[in-house]
Amino acid sequence: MPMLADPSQRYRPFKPLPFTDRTWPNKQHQKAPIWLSTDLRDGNQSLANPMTNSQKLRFFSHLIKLGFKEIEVSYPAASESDFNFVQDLINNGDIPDDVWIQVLTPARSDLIRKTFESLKGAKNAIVHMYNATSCLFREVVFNADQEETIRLATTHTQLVRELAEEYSSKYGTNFRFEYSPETFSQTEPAYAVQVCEAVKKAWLSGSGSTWGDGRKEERIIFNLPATVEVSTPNCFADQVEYFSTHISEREKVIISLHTHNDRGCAVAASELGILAGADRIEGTVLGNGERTGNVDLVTLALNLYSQGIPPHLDFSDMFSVIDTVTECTGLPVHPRHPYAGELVFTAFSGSHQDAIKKGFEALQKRQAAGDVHWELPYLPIDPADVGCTYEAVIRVNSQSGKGGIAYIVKQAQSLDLPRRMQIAFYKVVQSISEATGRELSVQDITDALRREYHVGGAQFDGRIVLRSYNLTDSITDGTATPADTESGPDRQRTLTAKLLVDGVVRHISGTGNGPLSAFLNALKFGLGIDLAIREYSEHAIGGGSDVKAASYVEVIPPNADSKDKTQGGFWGIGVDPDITGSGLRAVLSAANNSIGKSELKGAAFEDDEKKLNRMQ
Ligand SMILES: CC(=O)SCCNC(=O)CCNC(=O)[C@H](O)C(C)(C)COP(=O)(O)OP(=O)(O)OC[C@H]1O[C@@H](n2cnc3c(N)ncnc32)[C@H](O)[C@@H]1OP(=O)(O)O
Ligand SMILES: CC(C)C(=O)C(=O)O
Ligand SMILES: [Mg+2]
Repeated sequence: MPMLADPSQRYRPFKPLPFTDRTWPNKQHQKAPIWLSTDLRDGNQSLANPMTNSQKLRFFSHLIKLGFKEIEVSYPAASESDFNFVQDLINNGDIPDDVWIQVLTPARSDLIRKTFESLKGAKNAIVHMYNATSCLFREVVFNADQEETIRLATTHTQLVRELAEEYSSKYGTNFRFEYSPETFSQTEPAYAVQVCEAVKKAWLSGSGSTWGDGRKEERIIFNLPATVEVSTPNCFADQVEYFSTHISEREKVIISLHTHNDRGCAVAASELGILAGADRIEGTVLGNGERTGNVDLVTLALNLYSQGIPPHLDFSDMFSVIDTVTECTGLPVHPRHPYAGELVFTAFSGSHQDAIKKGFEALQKRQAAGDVHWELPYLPIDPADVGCTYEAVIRVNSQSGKGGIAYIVKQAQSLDLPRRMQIAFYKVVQSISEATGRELSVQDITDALRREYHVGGAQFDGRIVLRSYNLTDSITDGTATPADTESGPDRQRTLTAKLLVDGVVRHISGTGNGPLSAFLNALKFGLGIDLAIREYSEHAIGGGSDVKAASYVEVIPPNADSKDKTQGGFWGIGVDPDITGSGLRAVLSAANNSIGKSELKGAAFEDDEKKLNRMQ
């Protein structure tokens, strides 16, 4: 082969059809097409290790479960096992009455006869015959001119017709006919129409039957393959619209598309092809097939779904789809595969996570107000619609931000951290993530939160633990009665708390105008821990009799500037069935973080439990 300075010059550009009357660009999808799965034929023929009979049966049953009504089950003339699979399906009663099986045959009489034999006893069958029509195939593969290629198609169509009539009267089978001008997208468009006109005429000229009279279930199917994808999807759409507007008796014809993904545009080509007039789509579930695959029906169907159009295929349990496809084909699913990949609903990066978290909060409010529509940053569909849990949505590594981490904490523990506390905890998680150099699991983050804020069990306790407390009211000036001061400025609260401090029981006591200030005073005078509250918030967790309170507090040393929030304080979390208890626990959690390893004030108020504890 002569060498060229620029090897790309060895390729010729695709010549678009000079078609100016196109209408497809102004159209929108209105309804789902008729779907045909060719997983068991085109998908199977492309596998290094074709499926076994039991794998095919498993796949077939799954296709039925997903809602397919037309399934290409085999190329029966290829081998005994392909032939037997069709017979087994029929004889074992595996085909529901409303499902049409389809079988492929080339335009060769011996193979057509064999194909019909495989259909003995079927209730509904589509016989699919193909021959390539492009100039390259005519010249290189068949050594046939245009006329001879048409003759190949029509004589074998007549044979299919004769056999269909014979088998129909012998076995009561309902037959339909599909013809594919293989390599359609590389065939001269006017010639492709000419071939199909001749095939239609041959099919409709059969003896005495009313087949093809326009009833939906009997219309001839012209399947237009992009056997090899050679153009941009708009050029393919033009070819489809040209065919759809030039074939005669359009009402007697179903136009089907069969796209391959050589340029990575099979989904786009099929979508535009539907706008251009196609009624039916052939493809495979998750896109297995020759070379780069057939068009992926999961993507096509869920693209429609995301536009509010019911696809009439049920992908609500995507995990079972993935299991079936991977176990039957032996091929993995790419983690970024649209709708099905392990990572497609997952955000690692901080700004995506932040937007998703805010999106969920906004969505909840809209839903509460009765708005059913899904609209959420970065997530085109609700992951739950394909059986994914929200746990997969946000995952944490060193690219993550506070929003994502706060989302996980909220999902896993129902704790809605205040914004500045999110920033503080983000730093904790970030340092773990950088130190380990790996993604952090929900468990990692939950444990980090428990360790950092001493919540969630004895193993996470800090140096000081609240055992019990008692709160009493008192009045400062002695003139008011308790009833006058229930919420007045004169009201004083005295708190006595029983604590475990470094394993030793202590009682401390303090007074303030509320439980938290009383507790802070008790900590100051009892243990020498002198702190002031800079930020406090709380919310309920759960409802009914199980409701709990969660409190968040930031404490600072008393001499710190309480307004200068750039000076980080110490955060704490408290969870308790009682709102006062959760506040006290939050203060203690923050106090634990503030003391580090420093020495605490003397052993005032020790009681007998001290001795007991020391003895243990
Ligand atoms: C685009 C597609 O996916 S088409 C489907 C392709 N799938 C398969 O091929 C899988 C199953 N195929 C097979 O098992 C085998 O090819 C068989 C059993 C069908 C035929 O095997 P063989 O008889 O050994 O022939 P082989 O596969 O070499 O076929 C090539 C012959 O068929 C002819 N041929 C190819 N396609 C067609 C067609 N659609 N219609 C008529 N003849 C055809 C070729 O011109 C060639 O003829 P020649 O021998 O006179 O040169
Ligand atoms: C047999 C035909 C429809 C085919 O698989 C193709 O052209 O890709
Ligand atoms: Mg194909």
